[in-house]
Amino acid sequence: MSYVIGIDLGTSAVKLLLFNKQGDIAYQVSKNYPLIQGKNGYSEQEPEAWVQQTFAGLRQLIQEGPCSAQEIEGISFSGQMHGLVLLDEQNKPLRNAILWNDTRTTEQCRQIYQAVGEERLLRITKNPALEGFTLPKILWVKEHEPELFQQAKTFLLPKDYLRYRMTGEVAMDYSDAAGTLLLDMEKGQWSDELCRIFELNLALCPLLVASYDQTGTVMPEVADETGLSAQTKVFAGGADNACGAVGSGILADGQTLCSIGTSGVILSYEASSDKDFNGKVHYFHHAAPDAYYTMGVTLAAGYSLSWFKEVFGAESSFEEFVKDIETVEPGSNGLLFTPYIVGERSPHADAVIRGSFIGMDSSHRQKEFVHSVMEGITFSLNDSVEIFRENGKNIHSIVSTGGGAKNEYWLQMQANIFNADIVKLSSEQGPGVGAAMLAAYGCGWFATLKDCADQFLQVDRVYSPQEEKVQVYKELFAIYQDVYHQTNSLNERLKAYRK
Ligand SMILES: Nc1ncnc2c1ncn2[C@@H]1O[C@H](COP(=O)(O)OP(=O)(O)O)[C@@H](O)[C@H]1O
Ligand SMILES: O=C(CO)[C@@H](O)[C@H](O)COP(=O)(O)O
Repeated sequence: MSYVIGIDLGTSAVKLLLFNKQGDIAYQVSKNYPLIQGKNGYSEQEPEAWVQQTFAGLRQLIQEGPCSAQEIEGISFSGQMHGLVLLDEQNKPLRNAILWNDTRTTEQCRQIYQAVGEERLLRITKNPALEGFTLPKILWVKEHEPELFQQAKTFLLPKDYLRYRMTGEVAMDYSDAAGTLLLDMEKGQWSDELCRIFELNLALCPLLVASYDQTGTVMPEVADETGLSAQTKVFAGGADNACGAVGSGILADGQTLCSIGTSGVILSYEASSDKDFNGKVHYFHHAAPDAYYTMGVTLAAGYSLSWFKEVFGAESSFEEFVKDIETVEPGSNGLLFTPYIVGERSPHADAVIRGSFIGMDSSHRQKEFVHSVMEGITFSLNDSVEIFRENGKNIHSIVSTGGGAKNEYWLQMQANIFNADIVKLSSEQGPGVGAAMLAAYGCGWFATLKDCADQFLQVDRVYSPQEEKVQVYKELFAIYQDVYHQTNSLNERLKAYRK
């Protein structure tokens, strides 16, 4: 029997999925690592923690899984996007990785607009300068840690560093490179113009490869440490949202994805890179051949719920914590939450805004709070659904994945707020499934990724909108949209008091 492994290097954990040729998940394991939040707005991780936890997961998979190491033909990756891993001459990380949800770079974003101009930046990269993207992080290190920056030989994104540690080969795939703000999207190459403007050596940018390209095999020392075979082929993999799209079958025009992980995204397939959304949504390379995708991002989606649970219900399991919400009506008995707890990206690119509970009442109990957090997250994602609809997309059906898709009640809430059918697949782990599919396709098991999707993906259930609730949510969404405008100046004034 032949197998492939998909490794999803998420923000909260690394998740490993072992698939057989029939597309069944034969074994899965997940290992957590912490976020390092030294200051307000900072978000870092230790690259070594990703490597050690992945190796621990691989050891467990080899020891407890159903196959021998020799039967594993290929491995590929999905990774949290935009995180900066700076490497020295010996390819050793020079500092902790600065992650996608770190918002320290507002000043660098301003400098990028000033130096390049908004229109030119959009023309080259198809994206605006946002705090989370990689180029502002590079400029932050250059400005604030110049001695360290001088030692930098190259930069990678999180999953590329992990892959380098498994193969010894340094490379980055197009879907992740698109999120750096250094890629010329139409030319499909690093922008020498941007490198010149910011006095960055073009050699800092790694070799570009396709997501399904082979980038070596498992190194013998890694094989010894994990139990893998040194013959196993390693494929580049892609950005978690690109892999999530592959692993949810978003492989043709008109298909839409909702993912609620730490962040949340609404993503739409694009056949070309020449549409104009005026920077309102991100526009990136897909992990599938010759394709792109657009997406809106909620910075703290699942993270808003896990933050709330950590503060108010750390001792209970997730299932226990959310179990009473089914008795709460739309509107959470007059309680409204905005999930801006680490700032926001879509539709308000704003690192200063913070979350609110509006309408707190002495009758409210934990269940109303949890319910309103889930509603607020979903309203925020609906902002992105609305941008797509305003730009002429017909959205009648959305595949929903990520940790948030584990809860059936939340899936029904998504159907009612998005006013669209919500499709739940048999695995909610879209990015990991997509990574495994890239390995399967790379190994030549299927002629196309679409053929692989037909074999690997099954619809578990469809949740249809409930008309009465759809109407109530339309009214509530209008109130939700007002909260940003009513609270942004208050947050500007509160900013001085943040640590
Ligand atoms: N049983 C559950 N019900 C609802 N949401 C859940 C449940 N379990 C986890 N989650 C949500 O899923 C999120 C993690 O999703 P995941 O896709 O694993 O994230 P990441 O890829 O960013 O590490 C958590 O932040 C949490 O909000
Ligand atoms: O920044 C983005 C997308 O632009 C995030 O979606 C990250 O890619 C992190 O993903 P998760 O850990 O939430 O899956």
